[in-house]
Amino acid sequence: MDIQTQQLNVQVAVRVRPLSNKELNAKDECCLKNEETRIILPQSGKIFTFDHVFNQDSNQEEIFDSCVTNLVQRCFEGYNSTILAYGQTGSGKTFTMGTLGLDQYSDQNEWGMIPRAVYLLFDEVEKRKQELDQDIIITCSYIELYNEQIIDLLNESTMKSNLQPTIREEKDHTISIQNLTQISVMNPQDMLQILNKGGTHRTTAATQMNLNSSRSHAIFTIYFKINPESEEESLSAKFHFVDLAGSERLKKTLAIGKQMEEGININQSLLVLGN
Ligand SMILES: Nc1ncnc2c1ncn2[C@@H]1O[C@H](COP(=O)(O)OP(=O)(O)OP(=O)(O)O)[C@@H](O)[C@H]1O
Repeated sequence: MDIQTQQLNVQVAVRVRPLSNKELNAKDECCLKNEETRIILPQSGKIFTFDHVFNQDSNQEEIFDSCVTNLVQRCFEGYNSTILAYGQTGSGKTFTMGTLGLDQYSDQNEWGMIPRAVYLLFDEVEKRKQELDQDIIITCSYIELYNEQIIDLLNESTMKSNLQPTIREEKDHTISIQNLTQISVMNPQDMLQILNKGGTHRTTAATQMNLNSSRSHAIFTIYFKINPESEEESLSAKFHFVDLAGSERLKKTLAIGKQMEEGININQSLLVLGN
């Protein structure tokens, strides 16, 4: 069943990535089986059920079609959406989300959820402009949360200073980020260039578990404003794509010094999110 038909607020999809070359060379084997929406751990006999389970052979398009397409459509109806990629370091969160943009991938089949969502949403914008004469404004922002600090990945002048955006709770209890760069975008190519550029500023490092490990949580947000000038027909929505840093066992990543401090902050913030 897909997300729209179930109408549930939270859906959980699990993706099992293929074994890496390092794992294949070490003769590692996949330690779980999957059947439709269930993950089975043969050694312990434990079974877990999710809304979607994608095995090693799944591709980006399949995941996008099952989990993201409907959410993009719903933003045009004024619903906010968030996709969180959560998992152990090296499990494929950044790959699945496409947070690094397109520069990393020559093969279009490897495009992650963000580039696919961006193309779909601009197709819909064009359709609505022509067929419904709607006035639609699309903007985006890109931040990372690194060692408990927000860094605006779209503002090079503040990136290395202490003038970073701050989180504020408003009187109506909504949360806002002050001094955040929000760029107005007219087409998918420009938005993906912004994603590429922001992705290059993201903090990454090589660890024993992942040669290009994200050391921060990254949030790419697309803001929709439909007919902003109209009192009756105006709608707004946000789509957050959150690529969380991977949970890590310091014993396995062999992190020391700065990387150990990052690992502790990553694990602590994931624990708070889980709670
Ligand atoms: N489904 C997949 N198919 C092919 N390669 C994949 C897949 N998932 C991940 N990879 C590859 O595995 C490696 C690790 O993936 P990725 O960097 O996305 O992990 P991560 O979960 O974001 O890790 P971290 O939390 O350390 O940042 C990358 O080289 C990526 O290209």
